[in-house]
Amino acid sequence: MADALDHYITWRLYRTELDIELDFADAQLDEPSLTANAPRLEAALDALHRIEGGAVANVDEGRMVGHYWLRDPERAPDPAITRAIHDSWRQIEAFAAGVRDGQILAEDGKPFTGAILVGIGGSALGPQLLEAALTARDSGPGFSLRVLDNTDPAGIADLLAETGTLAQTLILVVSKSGSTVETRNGMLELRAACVRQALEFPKRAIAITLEGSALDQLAQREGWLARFPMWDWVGGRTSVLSPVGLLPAALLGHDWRALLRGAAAMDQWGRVRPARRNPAALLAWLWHQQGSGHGLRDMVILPYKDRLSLLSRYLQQLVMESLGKRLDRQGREVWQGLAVYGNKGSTDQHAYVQQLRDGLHNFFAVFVRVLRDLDGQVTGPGMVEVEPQVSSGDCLDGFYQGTRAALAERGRASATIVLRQVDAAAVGALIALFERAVGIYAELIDVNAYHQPGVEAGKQAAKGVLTLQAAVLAALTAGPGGKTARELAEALGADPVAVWQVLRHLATNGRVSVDSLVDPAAAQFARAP
Ligand SMILES: O=P(O)(O)OC[C@H]1O[C@](O)(CO)[C@@H](O)[C@@H]1O
Repeated sequence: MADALDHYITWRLYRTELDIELDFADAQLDEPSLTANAPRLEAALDALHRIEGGAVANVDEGRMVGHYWLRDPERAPDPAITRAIHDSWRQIEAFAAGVRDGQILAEDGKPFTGAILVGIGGSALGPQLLEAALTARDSGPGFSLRVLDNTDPAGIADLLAETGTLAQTLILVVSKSGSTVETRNGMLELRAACVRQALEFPKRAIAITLEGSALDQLAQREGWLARFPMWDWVGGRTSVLSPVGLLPAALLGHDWRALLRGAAAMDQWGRVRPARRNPAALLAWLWHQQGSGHGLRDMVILPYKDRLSLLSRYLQQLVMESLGKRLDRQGREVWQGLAVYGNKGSTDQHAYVQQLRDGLHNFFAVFVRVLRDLDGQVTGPGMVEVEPQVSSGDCLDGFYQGTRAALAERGRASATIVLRQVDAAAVGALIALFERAVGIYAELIDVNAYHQPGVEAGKQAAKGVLTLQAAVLAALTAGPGGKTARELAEALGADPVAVWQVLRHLATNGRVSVDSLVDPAAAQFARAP
């Protein structure tokens, strides 16, 4: 009779060189359906193999999908790509060493002590994840990273207030396309702050972008301190192991080569056949089985480690921008996706775990368990006993095991990724694991995981709002009296609600005059005096 230990061993995948385990014992996977679906899974792995070999997987944009080469450049199908990756590593190493050793100095002759990274989406989330996961661990004192990832004036003001003088601050402007509005705005706001502080923006500015992009051209024209490459075969949401994530990591003093090694080792494991022994394939199959191939259940990411609390935000973009697609690759409407949320355990125990156990059954959980309580050290001697013979770490691990068991008891599925500690190699491996699972799952459901047509609609509509705003401002007359939103909309042939929405924002910020904003039909707007 197989007991619980046999069951656990049957559903456990372990890789010695990574010291990482994937524990599917509570995942409700079953051998018959895995066997029946083995050909599909093997075909998905074949497809990933072709992608790694340079297939144009992003058909709509005519692009190869090469994030796997970032940690194993020799796999790239073109020697020029291999060289470009190695060159970027050399450039990162030299630049970060120059900054950290004080050879690259600010204009006042003093060292740079921190950086602000301006970017959004994949151009910010990866660096943020790395900073949160690794900074306390391997960076020496003296270098900080702040991130400006929005066009919110209050957020920008807060960041500038926190930073104070920018004299010792590098400004990393990160945008694959080089034309993202939020990033442009962040750059312009920081440039203005430099002018206010009588500092030269180009002397601290660094661009990470596609060669020839608008940002790249600007950086060249103005002679920015440095330019680092992005490539069209790397998607924003898989760019963390390109200069996008590696340069900030290197500046922070992280062991960025270990990140790459961890990812490369996970890639090796992720190439294992048959699929039943392959961690990424089983993870993708879990998503498929739980969501019936249509994302009907959400994935709750629960790392029991504060340093991994940004993992769910990072995975939200990786998974949802990749898989959330209206059309499949045959052009059929499929409305696919897989919702991701989570924060960290045991904190979330006191938030939504109530619903997970007792409420709507529309999710499965992926736990991340970290065996070592304090990275790099054994805490036994001298530990604080919060109860006799019990440490804080024992409680944390107990909460993980308890929550997992409590969910299983109610028939809720989960998988657990077990790490020894949160170090650069483990973080690299985690990133690679999910990247591969996304690639495999996309094959299973037949969607293009590498484009994001859906984000364009909102961007275009926002442009329309600004065009309307310009028209409204031009149509306003100087005071007394003024015009209502309806009158202005009629004069412009525009939607009166849209005109009202623009006007109330302008009026609240003192850019137009208004008698009162209480009644949308009666409010009288005029040009600000
Ligand atoms: O790096 P970029 O080109 O500024 O894009 C930022 C983000 O915007 C998106 O294109 C979505 O709008 C993401 O895919 C990307 O990570």
